[in-house]
Amino acid sequence: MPPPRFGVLLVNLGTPEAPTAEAVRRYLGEFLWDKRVVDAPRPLWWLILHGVILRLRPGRVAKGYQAVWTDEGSPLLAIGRRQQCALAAALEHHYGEAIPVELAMTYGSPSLRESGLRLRDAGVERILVLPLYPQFSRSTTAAVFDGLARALASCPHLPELRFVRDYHDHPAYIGALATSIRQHWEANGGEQGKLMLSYHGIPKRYAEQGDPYPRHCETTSRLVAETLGLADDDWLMSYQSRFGREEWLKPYTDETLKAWGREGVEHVDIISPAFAADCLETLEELEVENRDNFLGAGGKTYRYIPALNDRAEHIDMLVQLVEQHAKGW
Ligand SMILES: C=CC1=C(C)c2cc3[nH]c(cc4nc(cc5[nH]c(cc1n2)c(C)c5CCC(=O)O)C(CCC(=O)O)=C4C)c(C)c3C=C
Ligand SMILES: [Fe+2]
Ligand SMILES: [Fe+2]
Repeated sequence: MPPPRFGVLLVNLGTPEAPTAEAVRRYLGEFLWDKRVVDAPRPLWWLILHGVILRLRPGRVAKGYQAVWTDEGSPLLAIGRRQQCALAAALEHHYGEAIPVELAMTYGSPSLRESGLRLRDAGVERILVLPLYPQFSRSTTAAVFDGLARALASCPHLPELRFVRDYHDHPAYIGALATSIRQHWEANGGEQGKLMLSYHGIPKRYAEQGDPYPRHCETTSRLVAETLGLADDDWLMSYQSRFGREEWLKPYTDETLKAWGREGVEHVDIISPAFAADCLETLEELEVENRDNFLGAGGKTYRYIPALNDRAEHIDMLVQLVEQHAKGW
């Protein structure tokens, strides 16, 4: 058998192994210690992380995970596995030969090292690394790059590597988002009220230091709105999932929804384009918490539009990305 011409490493953030305080503590301990995520001076951050955050947060966050946990485990991992299988099947169809696809998590399991070794064992010598983050951020995409370098640090030889930095304006990504929104409208009684595009936030300081994330989010939003033919007043982009005390990118999703409820906005459809897969931040924070924020402030209907997950248009977009970045292999 000739070796595969290349392999694909899909990467997402990572998730706890169980919806328990102990597993969440292990997960947050690894994730929040990464300098790409929190850049506070190490000795001070160690004291805050271990002295306060990892004592108080895991119990509360574990309850959120319990509410969204599935028979197949954490949604982020379960959906990631479906994306992996669907992409492998679509690539085999596209290339007429098997292209190995592995899924890795920057934090926790399956690790970058473990999944990288699986590709090596399948005979792969060229790897296309595809972080499932449409918009670049140092806190996510660059963290994959660093994690990969660490995972390969002790290898005597390296595979040939290519790295997808972002796909925030890829026509197939924009098209997949627009199709998903249109189908949601068709299935739920049509377009009503406002469309909110809510992105995971980052500290404002990171953007001031050069992180292009907000620019990427703005471009994605504008292209989706143009594709759908929305007027300026029909939609808004905002940022969710704040962590810590410093200022994050604005406008904040929760505050905006409360203000809209008070100001008489009746209907909101909400989508989170930065998440390639539904996870705690969408299924709990958007589906539950922010629904309460809007309806509690006077809003009437609030509809969450799922992430692209393993929708056919999403898998087709990933095939196009792979095809484009693996040219010549
Ligand atoms: C400083 C802290 C954080 C930054 C910066 C950050 C950026 C960021 N995160 C995602 C995607 C995900 N984040 C998820 C959970 C999550 N994020 C943070 C903190 C920061 N994120 C925390 C502490 C948590 C865990 C939950 C909690 O304690 O509140 C997840 C979900 C994981 C899951 O298991 O479901 C994802 C996905 C992006 C895209 C991003 C910047 C662009
Ligand atoms: Fe996050
Ligand atoms: Fe959250």
